[in-house]
Amino acid sequence: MIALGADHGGYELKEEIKKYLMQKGYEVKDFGTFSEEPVDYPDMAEKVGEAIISGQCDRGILCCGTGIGISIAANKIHGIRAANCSDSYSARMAKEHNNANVLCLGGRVVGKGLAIMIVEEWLNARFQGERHQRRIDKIAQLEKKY
Ligand SMILES: O=C(CO)[C@H](O)[C@H](O)[C@H](O)COP(=O)(O)O
Repeated sequence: MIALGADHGGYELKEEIKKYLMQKGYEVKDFGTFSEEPVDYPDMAEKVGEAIISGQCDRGILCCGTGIGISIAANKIHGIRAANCSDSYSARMAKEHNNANVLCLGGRVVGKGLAIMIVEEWLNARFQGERHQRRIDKIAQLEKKY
């Protein structure tokens, strides 16, 4: 199950991604927002992050204007590894090396076509483990330490 979330700056892109994922047969849970009425991105990041940490969803996609604010907020939740990507190479590496469980996109940065390519790349990539697992374990240690 893929959790989706956006603020007003990412709303339109989130809707496009949702449509695409549903057409492809992915199960999605949309945590909003559901209009272009301004909302605060940390609230949407929390909903999606919580859904992943609780096991309700196994990964998530978050959109705000740039993808920056919502990724910063999501990364405050222990266990969330959110990657803000504007290109498909970074999206693949975010999964293969960082095992990112949240992909962030900027609705005011990337167009629909590129965003879909980025989403596909991230969904189809596989975590490569080994040395990357050691580094992710160190990230988890940082969460405990600070
Ligand atoms: O957090 C952001 C920037 O890092 C997002 O792009 C937000 O969507 C943006 O800041 C919202 O801005 P607005 O002027 O309130 O629409």
